Amino acid sequence: MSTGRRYLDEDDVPVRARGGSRPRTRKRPKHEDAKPGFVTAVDRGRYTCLVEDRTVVAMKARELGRGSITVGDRVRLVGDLSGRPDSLARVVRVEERRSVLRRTADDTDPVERVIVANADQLVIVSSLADPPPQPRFIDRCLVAAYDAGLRPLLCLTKVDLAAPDDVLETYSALDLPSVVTSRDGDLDPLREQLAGRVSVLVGSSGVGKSTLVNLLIPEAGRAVGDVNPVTGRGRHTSASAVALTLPDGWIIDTPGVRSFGLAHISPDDVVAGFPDLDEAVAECPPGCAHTADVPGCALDSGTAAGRLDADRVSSLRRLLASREGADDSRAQQ
Ligand SMILES: Nc1nc2c(ncn2[C@@H]2O[C@H](COP(=O)(O)OP(=O)(O)OP(=O)(O)O)[C@@H](O)[C@H]2O)c(=O)[nH]1
Ligand SMILES: [Zn+2]
Repeated sequence: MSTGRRYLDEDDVPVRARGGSRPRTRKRPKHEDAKPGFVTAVDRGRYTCLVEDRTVVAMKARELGRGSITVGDRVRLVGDLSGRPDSLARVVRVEERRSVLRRTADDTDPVERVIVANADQLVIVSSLADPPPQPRFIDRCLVAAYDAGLRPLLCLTKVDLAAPDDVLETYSALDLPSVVTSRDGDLDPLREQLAGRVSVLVGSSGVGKSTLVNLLIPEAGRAVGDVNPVTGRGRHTSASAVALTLPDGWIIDTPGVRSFGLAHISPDDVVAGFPDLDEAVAECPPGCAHTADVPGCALDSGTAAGRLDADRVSSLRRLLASREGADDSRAQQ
């Protein structure tokens, strides 16, 4: 994705001097007074930003062009920064992003969407029961996390309903940080993992993500169950991400994001999301696609020799196959 436009500063745009007989270009005065802000929500061209301790709504300065501004962006703002109702500030600059979490709508859709900027961590929320654990969903999220350079954290919920041992065993070779939670249990281990980080939460429906967010940030009032009693609307009417402040750090909830299409991720980077298999494929014939029908693929010999976990190999192969459009598994498994 081209990033050139994103960092365009309003100040960089030459304008014609008014009046005088010889029009020439000059630079506008620098927005030296532009204040730093953090984008917490985006809704139809309006950017909600935290500026100092005020919530300020802003529009994008026209000179920024079509470059995107997304939740998690660090920006500079000018104009009315009072945060009063109906006031509107202007975003005049978007700072360079430390990380970009993207997705494609499904595995064969090449259109990328940036979901969140500047996140440090992807919290993969999966329940131990009701609904049962979804290793394929977890694997898919791991690929997205490694690709975006985010630290993955596996958060296994509803431990009151089932033990985590099997799921943890599956990932034991990965050095994957994990926490186990229940709505009535101690959330301090999770809080410790969130401290000082910008964490994106992702999970499929019903795993207890909203319940967690509400326990961590009671003021957030994320809807649990079918219909929000305040608005009367169903859940997930908004697909956009929103940043919620922790005592030390941020949680970015992504209600509309059920999973990640991987069309923008190369097969090699998909394999890199499986660190326990990554080494084995070095033995593959050149250009190996690592799918089940490729003769000589080291995933087969490794599995046969008992060096590789057959479930992990089949999970990787399903992801690779779905990228090719070879089966109908979609982003939302
Ligand atoms: N037994 C048990 N049930 C839980 C726990 N956490 C959440 N639940 C229940 O699981 C259901 C789904 O919880 P939500 O928090 O709405 O799940 P969600 O992941 O936000 O789901 P969506 O709203 O569809 O995104 C609700 O009925 C919760 O009461 C838990 O730790 N233990
Ligand atoms: Zn191979």
